[in-house]
Amino acid sequence: MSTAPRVAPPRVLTVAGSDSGGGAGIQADLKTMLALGVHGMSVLTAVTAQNSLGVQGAWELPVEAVRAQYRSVVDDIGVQAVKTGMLASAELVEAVAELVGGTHAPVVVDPVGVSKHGDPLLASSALDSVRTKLLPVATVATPNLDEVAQLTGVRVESADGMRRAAAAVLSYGPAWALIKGGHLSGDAVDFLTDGSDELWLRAPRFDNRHTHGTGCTLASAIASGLAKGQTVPDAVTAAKEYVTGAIAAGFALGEGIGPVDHGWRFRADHGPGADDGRDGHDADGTDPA
Ligand SMILES: Nc1ncnc2c1ncn2[C@@H]1O[C@H](COP(=O)(O)OP(=O)(O)O)[C@@H](O)[C@H]1O
Ligand SMILES: Cc1ncc(COP(=O)(O)OP(=O)(O)O)c(N)n1
Repeated sequence: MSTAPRVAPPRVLTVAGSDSGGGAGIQADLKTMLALGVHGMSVLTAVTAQNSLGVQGAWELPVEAVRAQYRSVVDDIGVQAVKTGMLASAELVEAVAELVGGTHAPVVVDPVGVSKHGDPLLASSALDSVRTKLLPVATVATPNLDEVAQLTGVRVESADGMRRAAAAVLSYGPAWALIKGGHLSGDAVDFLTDGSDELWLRAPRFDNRHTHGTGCTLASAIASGLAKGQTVPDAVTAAKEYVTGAIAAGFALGEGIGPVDHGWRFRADHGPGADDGRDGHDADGTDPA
């Protein structure tokens, strides 16, 4: 039986580091893209030896290897959206900023600074390059509150400060800033603005310690929505819903912080708070340990 070739799904490229434990970085990005129905592609910037306990080692790739991967993918296959994550050094930040700045596709910049365990994923000497080279070419920048403080000096202790944080991030030139309130207490509240339109995104906070990879997952989900032609507010709204479900279904792995569940929508009984019957995960998202 002959079948006509399928029309290719939208293509999304992640430029990020590898997490050997599979919860964050390139691995989280590609899983998110699969779950959201786009074709995921990757440009590796660094390799980390990483697990549920932290980052045991990190090695950058040479700039020429990053450039070559990028050109291979973009020049032949093409991209409808790009997401950047761990970029490690000033040299890599500047090379990636130049590459994505010359590509006709929306760019989601997750300015990854430090892992959940406190391990540095970006040299402090690279902060200025993030501010002056990478943020100006971003369609959406998605800093968490630690990254906001590192990049802008603005410290946010409650949702009230998020508007001020967004203004400080926007001053470096991204079209939109999404300030993530995952590190606050209470509801998980994020704030999106382009300086005139504003959107508050609110979800219940799950009392689940297995949240490794939340930021990578959210940024990749936004890029996936943009590649499908959604507006920034629609893509961010859909991405927030996806990451919320993934956090609710996060599961224990290893001795430390387990990953969010990128495949939660594939489970028979999915949804925030649903009990899919796996060991080690309660219906209310609490850690039984
Ligand atoms: N425990 C939680 N329950 C629900 N949502 C959360 C929780 N922790 C983080 N989030 C959400 O996950 C997304 C990523 O945020 P955050 O964890 O702050 O990013 P990062 O991984 O970059 O530190 C945001 O939408 C945030 O509100
Ligand atoms: C290789 C790599 N890239 C990025 C991160 C940070 O990911 P994030 O989604 O912010 O998740 P946490 O580290 O906060 O759990 C990473 N750890 N490794």
